[in-house]
Amino acid sequence: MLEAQNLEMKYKNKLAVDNVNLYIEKGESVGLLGPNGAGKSTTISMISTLLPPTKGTVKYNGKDIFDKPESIRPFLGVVPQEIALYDELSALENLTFFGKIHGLRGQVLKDKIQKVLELVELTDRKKDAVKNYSGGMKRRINLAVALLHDPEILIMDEPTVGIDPQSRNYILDMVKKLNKEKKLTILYTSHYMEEVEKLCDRIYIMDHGQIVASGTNEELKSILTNEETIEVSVNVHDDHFTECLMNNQSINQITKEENGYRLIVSKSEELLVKLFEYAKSSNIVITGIQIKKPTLEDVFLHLTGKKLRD
Ligand SMILES: Nc1ncnc2c1ncn2[C@@H]1O[C@H](COP(=O)(O)OP(=O)(O)OP(=O)(O)O)[C@@H](O)[C@H]1O
Repeated sequence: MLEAQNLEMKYKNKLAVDNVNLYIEKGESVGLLGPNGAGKSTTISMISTLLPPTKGTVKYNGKDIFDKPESIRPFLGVVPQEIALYDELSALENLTFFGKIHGLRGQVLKDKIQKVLELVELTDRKKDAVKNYSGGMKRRINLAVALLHDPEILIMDEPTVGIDPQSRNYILDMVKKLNKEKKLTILYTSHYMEEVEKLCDRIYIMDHGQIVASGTNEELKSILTNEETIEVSVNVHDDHFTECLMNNQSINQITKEENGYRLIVSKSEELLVKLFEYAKSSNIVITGIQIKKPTLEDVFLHLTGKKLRD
């Protein structure tokens, strides 16, 4: 349905997007995951026809989207990262305004507005000025605007940034429902691992402008099949203990946590014994050890050497 090939965006000397290849099939829910500055928004802007790439192509159903962008836009529903609403106007007035931009008029426009307001469950607040809405409600209207013209694909740029967990779950559930029940194709951008894990059939992991891995949740985790995560709690952080960890060949990643260390290790029978030996020689006490299955966060750490929220 949508395919980006060798996509590149260069701002002066900064390569914000570097040879990105991705595709989205009809009905799929695809996640684009990466830390701040990874190049997600820039990629989304190119895919949404808003920013011509410095290299590469984006095709929608086989057609280059930059040949006639205006003929592609009706199929795309774009939810920008910044809330794009008129604060002084009501939800109804905002939706009427944006509906007209899409060429909707009269009863058709009224029906569509009613439909999207019901979908985001804000019908009873439709006459209130947007400035009186909570952050979560504004995000829901932002989403309603993108759905007004019945797009084939919904492209969302971090739609849950800055809202409370309850509103966040509400939006996630709504997007999941749109995908599963209404078969709407989704491209969802986030730096929250849990969101893409919950929502997406397939995930692209992006860092420094490049796609560093892609696949289903399970496929990505299988990158770490020979590894496991060990969380070691200690009574106190200690330089000698850290040094011992760093010198152990079976330990591939070390992250200092509040109460200890999170280790990604090659599976090894002897390692646990070693950890207690290191603690003894460092005069510290291991207060807890937990061995965990790898998470998507661990995959990211493994691939990029840093935590997703850094
Ligand atoms: N208009 C611009 N001019 C110059 N550099 C830019 C511009 N827009 C983005 N960048 C840079 O390109 C890189 C990628 O930015 P982008 O906004 O696409 O990342 P992102 O993954 O969406 O991050 P965020 O979640 O913070 O928006 C960053 O280093 C950013 O500073």
